Amino acid sequence: MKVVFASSEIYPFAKTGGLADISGSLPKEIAKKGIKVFGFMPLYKTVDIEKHKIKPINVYIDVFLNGRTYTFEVYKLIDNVIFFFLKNDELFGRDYLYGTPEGDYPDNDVRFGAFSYAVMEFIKKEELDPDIIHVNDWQTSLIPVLTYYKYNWHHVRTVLTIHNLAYQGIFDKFAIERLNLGWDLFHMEALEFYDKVNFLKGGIVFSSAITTVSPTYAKEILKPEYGFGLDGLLRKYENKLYGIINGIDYNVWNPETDKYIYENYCEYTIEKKSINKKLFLKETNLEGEEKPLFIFIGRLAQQKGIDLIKDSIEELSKLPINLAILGSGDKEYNDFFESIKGKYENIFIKVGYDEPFSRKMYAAGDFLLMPSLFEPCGLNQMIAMRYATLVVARKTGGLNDTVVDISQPDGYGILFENPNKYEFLNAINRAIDLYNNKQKFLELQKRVMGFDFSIESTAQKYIKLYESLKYSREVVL
Ligand SMILES: Nc1ncnc2c1ncn2[C@@H]1O[C@H](COP(=O)(O)OP(=O)(O)O[C@H]2O[C@H](CO)[C@@H](O)[C@H](O)[C@H]2O)[C@@H](O)[C@H]1O
Repeated sequence: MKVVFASSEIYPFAKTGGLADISGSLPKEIAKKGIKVFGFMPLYKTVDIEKHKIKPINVYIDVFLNGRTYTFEVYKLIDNVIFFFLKNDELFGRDYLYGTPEGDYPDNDVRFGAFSYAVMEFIKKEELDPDIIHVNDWQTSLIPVLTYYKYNWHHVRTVLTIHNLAYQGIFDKFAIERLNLGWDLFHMEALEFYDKVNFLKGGIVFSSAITTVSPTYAKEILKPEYGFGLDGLLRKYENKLYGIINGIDYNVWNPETDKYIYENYCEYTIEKKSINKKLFLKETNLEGEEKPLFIFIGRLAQQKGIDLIKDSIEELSKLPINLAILGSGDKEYNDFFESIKGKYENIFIKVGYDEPFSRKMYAAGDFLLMPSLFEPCGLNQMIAMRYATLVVARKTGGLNDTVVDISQPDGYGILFENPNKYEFLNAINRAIDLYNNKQKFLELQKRVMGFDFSIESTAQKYIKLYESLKYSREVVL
């Protein structure tokens, strides 16, 4: 079987969030099972081609759209997956992937539309002849539309994975003309969305199967509260929608070998985790090793429940805890956290994106906070548990599928139901109580470290899905 896997970000080449992690680990894991996988990504200016040994292969792809020609130069990296990077500096030679902190690049439709066409043209030119084309989120959602409607490759099955329904790629209706799509696609059953063009909607309609990244989120997005205007459409296509939980790469996230943390440890040397805490507190000028250390790592976006943290900051500053926050994102939140930096003795804040530092936090923390309003899957909680950091999270999406509250038999985390300040602070107080029960806390730390949230079982499920689609069998996951 041959699979083309297209994504706008793939770890370690380019990353703004969890999409990159999965796009890095899933194709590799699928390839390990003997499937030929070709990965595709735009070659951004920020990709370090020297470091990753990405080389040009002297192949050029011309794409005609927006009234002109865009030429992509193809670069390649051979791993167990063959990665192709498509380079067009006018479109992708910019400082950011999707936009500046002030907002999205206005020509994102042309950027990712041209990339999608370039992937199709390359597949054709090089006769890759895939059985499956697997795309991710709105940026590559035009590919199933092109596969079915423009290129008429009806023998090729397409899979769209929705990592986050909040981002849909919505543009003015003349994107239809800019992208040579044809006005016959501009209707309610195809790309039209309130008189605009919606890329993700195109992917949902035209793909052979849709997956989202946890079973709970697959159910939630059928409801208006979580559907971002697409719940009706998703209900229509419910029979091709599957929830497959993400996993993490246990080689990338491993406290035993992680070279960025202060001191390596494993289940049997868990006491060394406290060295990480001690040195982290020292580095961040936080005091009180005996107090539980809560960490938050993530994009500063409404989705992540940042308002709960923001609105509770005074209360948090008075609790017998330390709190470390690392994140960057929407300007409003960046500005807020910058403005309170150093204001509270027990709260450390770093606004920015810093993977090595995030690793130190996972290793040092006692509890990870994830008060998300919605969470398609969430990787942080899996990483945290791998580093023996217990999770305090809102009961939603993938958090509901990976964390069991301590009030349940065999529970190992803390969940709260409603996203309000009262329930959030109550959850933190329950965590403090748990922390003070030293024996139970240690027992749970050891337990969560041993869990298997690896990408391997995720890959097995995707392979089953690919096979069912290829042989047009009923999908049983
Ligand atoms: N400032 C910072 N510095 C360093 N590292 C940072 C960071 N901010 C975030 N990260 C890292 O980025 C990743 C975040 O992954 P998530 O899956 O939790 O979130 P995201 O919302 O981006 O992904 C979306 O896609 C994924 C993948 O499907 C879903 O799990 C998720 O629910 C969905 O919202 C983690 O590896 C985290 O450590």
